Amino acid sequence: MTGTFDFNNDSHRRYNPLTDSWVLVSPHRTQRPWQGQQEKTSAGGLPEYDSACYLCPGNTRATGPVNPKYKSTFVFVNDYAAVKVDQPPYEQSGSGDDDLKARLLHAQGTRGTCFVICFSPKHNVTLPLMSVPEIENVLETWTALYDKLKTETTFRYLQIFENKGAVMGCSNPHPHCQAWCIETLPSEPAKEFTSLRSYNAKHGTCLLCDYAKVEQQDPIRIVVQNESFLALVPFWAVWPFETLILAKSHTASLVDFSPKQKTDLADLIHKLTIRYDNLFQTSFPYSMGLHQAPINPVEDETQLSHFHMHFYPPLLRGATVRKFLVGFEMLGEPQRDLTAEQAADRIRAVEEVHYLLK
Ligand SMILES: O=C1CCN([C@@H]2O[C@H](COP(=O)(O)O)[C@@H](O)[C@H]2O)C(=O)N1
Ligand SMILES: [Zn+2]
Repeated sequence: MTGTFDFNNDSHRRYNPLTDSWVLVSPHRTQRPWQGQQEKTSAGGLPEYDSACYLCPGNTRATGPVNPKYKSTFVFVNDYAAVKVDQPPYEQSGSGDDDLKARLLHAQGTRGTCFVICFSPKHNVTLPLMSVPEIENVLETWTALYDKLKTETTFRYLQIFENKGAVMGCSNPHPHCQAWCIETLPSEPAKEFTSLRSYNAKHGTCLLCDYAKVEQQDPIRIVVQNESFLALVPFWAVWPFETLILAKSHTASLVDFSPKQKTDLADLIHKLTIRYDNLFQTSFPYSMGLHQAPINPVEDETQLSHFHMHFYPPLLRGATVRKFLVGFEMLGEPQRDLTAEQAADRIRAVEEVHYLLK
């Protein structure tokens, strides 16, 4: 076969150096027909207060506690936490000793605390429909929780994440996120630290600092940026419209941000989520999360940490067609049709004013 390889037409794989994994890219098949599942779009028209909502101010939650009549953000310990704060310790060595059971069946007890963080007393807003100062207030709440846990607990890691939209399993439309504080380092951050550490050992620099430089040299995947942060579709993105918010400077965690960086992060989250909603004129579902220094870091983890946020949105072609990571993607490796560059073009092309506020 002659001719030159075409990233927009020839099948290829892309390597994710953060997680040491590959994604298969099939740009030639973006026009294939879809007769599969259609997602229901969010009906919209929610009330500003819902007397049946477990998260609304003044309401009684499922297990009895009564929410205060909060006026801004509200943090409470999850009534159905995924980890227990107090239980007997358990560590079964996964060592290679000659006991096959010990070698192969490795488990460890893990304790922790889960928090729910309401972004606003209003039941019917989302981050793109809040103001930048209100989002800054959410960042302040995240920072205060991180700082409090850093000083008060010996637990290792705090994972702040938001599941937005029913299609992401979000159990309640009231604007909120979760924060799980656990005594072990979860697999995803652990994978990233392994990659950050080996890259730093090999090159003497930070992988994410270098990646931010590469993307700024040829901004075909950057969707929006400001003085302190970049929002881009990573070269190795898996989800169709997956994005990464990356600090332009090597900053380890929320508590290390200057006031300017905090304002800029709120600004960029606002700009990115407005564009997301404008993409298909719907409240754009996603799971997003912060990756930053552990609250109780060991060894070189603080120096290796470079604050970033991952947005994993499921929608593929419009408000009702989602991508499924199934089949070859479970047994082989993730696969995408739309390239990262085409997705970035689409996100850049939408208006910056939210479609509901025009
Ligand atoms: O009364 C309640 C309802 C929901 N929750 C908690 O709120 C969380 C809602 O988060 P998700 O929408 O991401 O599922 C969920 O983890 C659920 O356990 C309470 O803690 N108390
Ligand atoms: Zn509510």
